[in-house]
Amino acid sequence: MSLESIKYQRGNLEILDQLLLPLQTRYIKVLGVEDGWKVINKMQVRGAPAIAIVGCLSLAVELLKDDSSDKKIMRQEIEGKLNYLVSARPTAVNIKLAAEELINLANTLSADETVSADNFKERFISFIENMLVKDIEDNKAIGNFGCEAILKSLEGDSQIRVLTHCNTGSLATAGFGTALGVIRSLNKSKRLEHVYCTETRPYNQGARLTAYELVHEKIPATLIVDSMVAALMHVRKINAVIVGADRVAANGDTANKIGTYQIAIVAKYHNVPFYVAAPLTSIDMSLKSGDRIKIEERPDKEMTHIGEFRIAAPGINCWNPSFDVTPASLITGIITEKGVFAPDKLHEVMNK
Ligand SMILES: CSC[C@H]1O[C@H](OP(=O)(O)O)[C@H](O)[C@@H]1O
Repeated sequence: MSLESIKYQRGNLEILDQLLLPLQTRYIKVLGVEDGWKVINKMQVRGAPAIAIVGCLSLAVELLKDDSSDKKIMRQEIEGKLNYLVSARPTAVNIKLAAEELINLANTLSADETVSADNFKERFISFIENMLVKDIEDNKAIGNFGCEAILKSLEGDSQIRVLTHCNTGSLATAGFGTALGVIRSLNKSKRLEHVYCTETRPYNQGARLTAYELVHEKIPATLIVDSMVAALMHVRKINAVIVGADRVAANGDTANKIGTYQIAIVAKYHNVPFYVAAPLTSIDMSLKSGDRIKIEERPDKEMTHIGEFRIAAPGINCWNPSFDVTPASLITGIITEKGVFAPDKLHEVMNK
């Protein structure tokens, strides 16, 4: 069982093919940005932070092989390749923000006459490599802040039960995870009684990936079908819902895996606190609210088939949005690496 979604040494990038999990563990070589675009678009690697990291590392691998000595040409090519990578999946903002940062860096290095072409490549590639390290550090901080906030909101030292949706763990990031990172931290605090994870139709990230991570780490967990959330909250005391995010708008509205919105509505009805766990790289302050977030629609086959096995009647129409938007009014707190914030206080964390 491998939980390492990304294997990288300078010049060599491999990703764990998550479409084959949990039954097969197979790594795929990524030789450049075309491979990077394909593995992201096919969801062989997925998860907002992992998409950004793999996309940028695929550029780093390609740039290392580029023996161009003209910085201006390198800068131009970098901008085109980053815009191409951003087009692989439109909803998660992390890769868009990373691309903007890298294009600014390329502009600065290109304009600085004291920087040679080799130095340009070295500094650019090192900047991308640091994304791997920083993502894991951020996730551990998210885990600690989230664990602290959830335990503080409970009386006494009772054990707690949480629910999560989709996959937000080591398989969606460079490691440790966001919402699943909070769950890992709660487990380490010895206060976690049980995790309920939804299967997360249509691509079953919960049943295939989150269940895989929880079983691997012997965290007590139960898999439920997406349509069981209301019934579960009716018969079991759930102390908190913790989900990830693909794009958080400036007002705290959050785009996340399809099904998140209805879980938030059910949680509100049952007075269950609803937390979004996300690094600052998932927050898009350029969007005033969630209704401006572009929602990716994916192929019908992801709904009509499981693998190659057809489960839906031939000829039926399908609607397959990969995400939905949960309004800030349904969100108790947004857990970031800088602390936990009410949705309407995000401007405070972005200026921290
Ligand atoms: C840690 S972000 C994970 C985020 O990404 C997932 O979407 P997908 O599997 O389509 O990449 C889902 O929305 C998760 O919350």
